[in-house]
Amino acid sequence: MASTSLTFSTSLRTLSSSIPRTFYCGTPTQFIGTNLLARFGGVCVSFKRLECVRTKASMAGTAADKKRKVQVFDSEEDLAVSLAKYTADLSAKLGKERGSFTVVLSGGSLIKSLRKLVEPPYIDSIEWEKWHVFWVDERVVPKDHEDSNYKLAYDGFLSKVRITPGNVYSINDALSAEGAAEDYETCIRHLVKSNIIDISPATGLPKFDLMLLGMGPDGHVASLFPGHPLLKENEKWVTFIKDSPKPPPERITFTFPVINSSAYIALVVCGAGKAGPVQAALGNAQNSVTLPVQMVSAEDEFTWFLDKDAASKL
Ligand SMILES: O=C(O)[C@H](O)[C@@H](O)[C@H](O)[C@H](O)COP(=O)(O)O
Repeated sequence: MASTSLTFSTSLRTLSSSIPRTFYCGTPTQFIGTNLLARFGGVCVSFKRLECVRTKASMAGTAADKKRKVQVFDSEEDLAVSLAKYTADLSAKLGKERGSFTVVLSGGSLIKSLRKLVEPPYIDSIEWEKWHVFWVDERVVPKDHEDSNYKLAYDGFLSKVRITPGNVYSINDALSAEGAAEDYETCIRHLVKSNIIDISPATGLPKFDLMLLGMGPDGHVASLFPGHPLLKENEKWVTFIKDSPKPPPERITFTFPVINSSAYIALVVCGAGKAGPVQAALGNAQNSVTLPVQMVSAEDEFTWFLDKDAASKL
C-alpha cells in the first residue's frame, strides 16, 4: 500500500507542467497511451493528455464514484484560474438551459479562490444578471461583522460584479439561529415554487446548479462537523448549530440531503493541513469514522479542486 502511494507522490513531484491532472476516481480504470500511470487503492490516476477507458470492473463502481473527478494543481493560483473557467462554463450552460444560475457559496478561503471571476474575461462575459447567490452555511452574526460569510463574499466577490442585489440571499441577521434557519428554508421553498431554484426529480429537494464548497482540516463541510448529530438530519433543508467547534459557535447550515441534491459541486481544498481528510476521502487509508466530506455527492458532477499540498498524501 505504502509503495503504491509513494509511486503516486513521486510521479506528482517529478511531473513537468502539464496540469491540471484529472483523476478518474473510485474505480479501477485502464489508461491507453499513457506514459505515466499510478494506481492505488482502486483509484487510478492519470497524468498528461491521456485517453481513459473504463474497464468492466469500473462499471461496478457506485454511481457517486462515476460522477466524481479530482483535479490537482501545482499552485492555488492555477487552481483559481481553472475554478473561474469551470464556474463561467457552467454559468453559460445552465443559464441558457434554465434562464437562471443558482450558486451556493461557503465561507473561508473559497472566496479568495474565486478572485479570477472578477477579472477579464469573466467579469464581462458572465451573465451576472442570471445569478442567484446563496450560502451553504452562515455564521449567526450581523452582516457587517468580521465573521459574517456574507461580508466575506460581498467584500471579496459580490461587490465587484453586476449581480442583482435582490438575487443575493443572505440570512436574516436579526433572528436567532433557529429563526434564521427556518427563515432561510422558507426563502428557498419560495424560490423552488417560483422555479428560480430547480428541483431534483430524484429527491424532490432543491437542486442548486453549482455549490462551491470548502473543507476544514477536520474534514467538515458547510457547518456539518465530524461526529455531530446534524450529519444525520434528513428532514430539514436548513438547520442550525449552536455548538460549532469552529468559531463562532452559532451557525445555520444546509443539510446533507440538500447539498447532495446539487447538480454540480466544486470542492476547493488547499494546503498540507488538509491532506489527511483528502487522503481519507480519496486515498486508500481506512478511517474508522466517516468524515463529513466523505458524505458529499452531487447529482451530475462532483469535482475536487486540490492544490498539490492538499493532494500530498495521495
Ligand atoms: O463558514 C464556514 O466556516 C465555512 O463555510 C466552512 O465550511 C469552510 O468552508 C471550511 O471551514 C473551510 O474553510 P477554510 O477554507 O478557510 O479552511
